[in-house]
Formats: sequence, structure tokens, C-alpha cells
Amino acid sequence: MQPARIAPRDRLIVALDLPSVASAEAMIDRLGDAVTFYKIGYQLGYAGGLILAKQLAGSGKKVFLDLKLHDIGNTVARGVESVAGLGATFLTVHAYPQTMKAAVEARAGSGLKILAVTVLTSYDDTDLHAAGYRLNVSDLVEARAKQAQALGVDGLVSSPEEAAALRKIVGDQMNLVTPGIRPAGSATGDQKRIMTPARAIAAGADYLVVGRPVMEAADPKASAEAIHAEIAQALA
Ligand SMILES: O=c1ccn([C@@H]2O[C@H](COP(=O)(O)O)[C@@H](O)[C@H]2O)c(=O)[nH]1
Repeated sequence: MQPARIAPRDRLIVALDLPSVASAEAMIDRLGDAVTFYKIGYQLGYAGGLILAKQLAGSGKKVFLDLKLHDIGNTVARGVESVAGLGATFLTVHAYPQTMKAAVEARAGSGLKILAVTVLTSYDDTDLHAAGYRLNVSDLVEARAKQAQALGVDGLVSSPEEAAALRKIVGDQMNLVTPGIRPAGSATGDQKRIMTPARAIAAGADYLVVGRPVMEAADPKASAEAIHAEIAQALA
């Protein structure tokens, strides 16, 4: 199911995985109107990116703060309250019940939406078992999605490989945000659960998160436009 409420060009979220605010600003200039939605994670966030996030949101871009919070409930809640003042659209937390509950309660009354990271897209079943889990990836993603939905979380981060199954579980009430996107022919890198942009949209993803295929392209704007074209074709 593809919710009609999301503008097609807002479905691409570009990860500003860059080392400094100056390099991020240069990339934003280069991408221009090809990108409406940016993600800021650890690398840029720890290098001044939270101030940039506030400026970007103030300038009309949408911002996803991929901070993947996970701590005792009180600390998560206070962190979410601070983030809520930055004007971001999305904030990630890890999909643990105490963490999700604290984040959802703390974001009440703000425009911030909480996304729960189910199982990182760089993990496969072997990685999960090595980390001490008995469940395989698809079962753990589904179990965490059900917990997230019951706790009132706004959306889920998963691989597009799980998008179709998640749609059946959560319907169209939760945003499905999918990293692990690789246009045909691009390097996989450390991602293990991947799909092309077109297949991810067809599987039911609302938003596609793309980092290196845009950041490392010879022409990042052309790379972003090619992904928009794939999204548009998949939605047609
Ligand atoms: O499960 C997850 C959660 C977050 N990410 C983040 O998305 C981007 C993906 O970047 P690529 O360069 O396109 O691989 C990156 O910022 C991750 O921190 C994820 O990949 N998987």
C-alpha cells in the first residue's frame, strides 16, 4: 500500500554522511532542489550537524535525525525533548520497549515523529545469532514492529526486504523508512539486506534512505534525479 499523502520527491531521504558542516553545506548546494529531505547521523551530528539540522529545517528542507537513541528511559525522554526543538521531522531510537515508550511520551505535542530501528540493514541472521539473539532477522523485525505499533511509535526503520511483511502487520498507519537502498550496479558496501529503489517502493516502503550511492557519485545531483525517476516509475 502506498499512502498518497507523501509527495513523491519527499520519498528520497539523502544521508549527509560527511565529516563537516562545510562539506555538508557544499553538498546541499550541489544537490539544490533535487533533494527535499536530508538525514543527519553520527558522523555529521557529532561534527556540528545538529545546528545545521535546525538551519536546514528553518530553510524549508525536511530533516531526519538518525541518532538511534538507546538508554534508560529518563535519559531518552530528556534527549527527545531537546531534539524536539530542532524542527526535525524524524528521530530514530532503537526498538527496545523502554526506549520506545520513553521517546513516544516525550515527543507528545511536538511535530517530531519517532522511528524505531528494528534490525540494522547491515545485519543478517548470522550476525544476529553472533549477537546472542535466537530469532532470525525477519522474525525479530516483525516482533519489534508489533511492539512499536502497540507503544504508539510513528514509524519503523527496516530493510526494504521486510517492507511487504511489515505493511501487512502495521497497515498504512506507520511510516516505513528503508535504508539498504542500492540502485542497480552500485556497490553494496557493508549493507547486507538491500533492494533497488523501484523494488523498495513496490514492496511498500514510504521513504528510501540513500547515502553513498549519492554522496560518492561523480554527479550527486544526477544520481538523486535517477533515483527520483525510479521512484516515479514504481509509483505510476
Ligand atoms: O538499519 C539501518 C539504519 C540506518 N542506516 C543508515 O542509513 C544510511 C545508509 O547509507 P548508505 O551509504 O546508503 O549505505 C547510513 O547513514 C546508515 O547509518 C542504515 O544503513 N541501516
